[in-house]
Amino acid sequence: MFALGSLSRRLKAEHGEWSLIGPPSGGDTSNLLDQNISTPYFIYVLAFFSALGGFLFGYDTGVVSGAMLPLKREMNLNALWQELLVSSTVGAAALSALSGGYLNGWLGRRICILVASFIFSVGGIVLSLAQDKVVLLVGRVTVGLGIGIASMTVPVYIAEVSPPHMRGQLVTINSLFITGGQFVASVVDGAFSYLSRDGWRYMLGLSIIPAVLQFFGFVFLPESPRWLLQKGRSDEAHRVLSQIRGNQNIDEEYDKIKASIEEEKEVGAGGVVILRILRHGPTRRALIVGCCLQMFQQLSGINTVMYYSATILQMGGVQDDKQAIWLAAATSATNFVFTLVGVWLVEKVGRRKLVLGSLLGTGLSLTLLAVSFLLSAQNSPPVTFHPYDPQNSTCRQYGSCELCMLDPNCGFCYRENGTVVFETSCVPVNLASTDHAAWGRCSNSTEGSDNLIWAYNYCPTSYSWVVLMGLVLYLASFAPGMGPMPWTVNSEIYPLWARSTGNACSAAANWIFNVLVSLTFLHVAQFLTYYGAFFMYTGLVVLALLFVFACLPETKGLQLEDIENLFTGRWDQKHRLQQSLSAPGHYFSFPILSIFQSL
Ligand SMILES: O[C@H]1[C@H](O)[C@@H](O)[C@H](O)[C@@H](O)[C@H]1O
Repeated sequence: MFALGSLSRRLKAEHGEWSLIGPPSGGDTSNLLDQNISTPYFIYVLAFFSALGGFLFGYDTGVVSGAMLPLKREMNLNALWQELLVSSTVGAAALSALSGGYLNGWLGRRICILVASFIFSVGGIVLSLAQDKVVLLVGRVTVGLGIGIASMTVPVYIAEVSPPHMRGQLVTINSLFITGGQFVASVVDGAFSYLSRDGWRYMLGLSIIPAVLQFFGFVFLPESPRWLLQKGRSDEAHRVLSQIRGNQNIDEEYDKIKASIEEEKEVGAGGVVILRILRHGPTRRALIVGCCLQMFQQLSGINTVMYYSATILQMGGVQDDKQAIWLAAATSATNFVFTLVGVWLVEKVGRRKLVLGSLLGTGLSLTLLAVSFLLSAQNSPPVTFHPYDPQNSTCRQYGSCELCMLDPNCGFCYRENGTVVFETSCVPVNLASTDHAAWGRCSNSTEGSDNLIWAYNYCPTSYSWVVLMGLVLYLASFAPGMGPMPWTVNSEIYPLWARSTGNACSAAANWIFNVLVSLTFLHVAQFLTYYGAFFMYTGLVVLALLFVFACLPETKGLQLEDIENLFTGRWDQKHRLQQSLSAPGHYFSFPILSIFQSL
């Protein structure tokens, strides 16, 4: 308490208050948004320690792909165990995000963040000390439980402590920490991949450091004043609000929160919260918007790009394992850098335009990826060499690399001279390790010897640069908008009584679709081919675009207590005018909304 309290006091004494340059455009014009609003540094301290939860979310989901390479070798993991170690975390996150809603309302945001960082630390210790795969699985499920709680609590906490004019930016910083965590994880993976033994212990265990840091930080940080007020702890709420707003007058903000809690008691009291949300029109519509945004975020294919970037790049012609790890690091660096653009833009252009622009770019770059895969498929090298197949496998029947590569039991074995591919065959993969063929010349060759190459899950192609360009464009479009905005918008659109449950449901939707998309990607690719899969994602992005265009209101600059009104029909002329001026294309202007409003 003393350490952070005195830190914030010292910062204030040394630097005075931090002033925004100019007023935020549009939105509520109450005093809360007046020009020259000053922001005490303490809010940054709060945002930083909270967003460590986002960092851990990103680190623990990102680190596993690189850790899997040494783990596979040292623990002799078959495909099922690899799959289990990757998806158990995401599955556990879905479950704990759901239960996190109840914990959030009952114990408060602060205690939930403390619980999450404690769980992260325990998970990190278990993983770094694991002696067998079952313990590894326990560790992965443990960190998943932490991720789920953190993913739904942190944005809510940041939104509730932030002043309205910079709430979007501060919540988006949490998403920046997610992609930052993924980037750091990929660099750590790259660095420790050179160790001949136990590299994975460092990769998986290093998350203990931010987890412990967050835990001790939150021992000293305050609870959300909105949650305190809801629990009737008014004095404490008043004290915390004035502490986090520095020397500003908080009376208006405090009274508004209090009044809205009183008002909410009518709709928000009694019975199971999710049923009350569903029965009450405005919260039901907010929940639909929140869950669909999270669903569409995952259906845009971000995690196929993140998890399979190495494979996608291999398809684009990159063959070396280490090179693939570092290129995957470059992918997550791109995701991180472009999330920064989102942090910068969110309070300038608002959430709605950012999401629409992002979806447009994402759709175009997915089309580019699909077309480059289509071109690679059409120019796929034919099979020219047919060795005797002792297993009489299905691989014999394929006439081109494309068809051979799409069968998970087969791989493409060939010689290369410069850009010329020759003596090509399609042979069964070694079931114990996909790095080799089951028999024949590609079964024991070291990579590249005799110009002999074993391509599993990809084909040699001369369209690598188009694939690479598609990938970079995809991330540059996705990362500023569709990456962070679903988290940001969800932290804002529910009234206090529905906030924990609303965020729990939408975060769970995110995790469930995350598992679904990443587990099905290879099967979808097998069924529809790679270009088919990317055309399918393009179609889903078009649906997302229509949905967002019709249903997502602009929340920029409004106080949390005012946002529920965006989902009711009760919106007086003045606010309507302000909204349509500040956010042309606001959903009230569209006829399609009348359908949505009757939902
Ligand atoms: O917002 C995040 C971010 O975009 C990550 O890169 C992605 O892996 C997550 O699934 C998503 O929720």
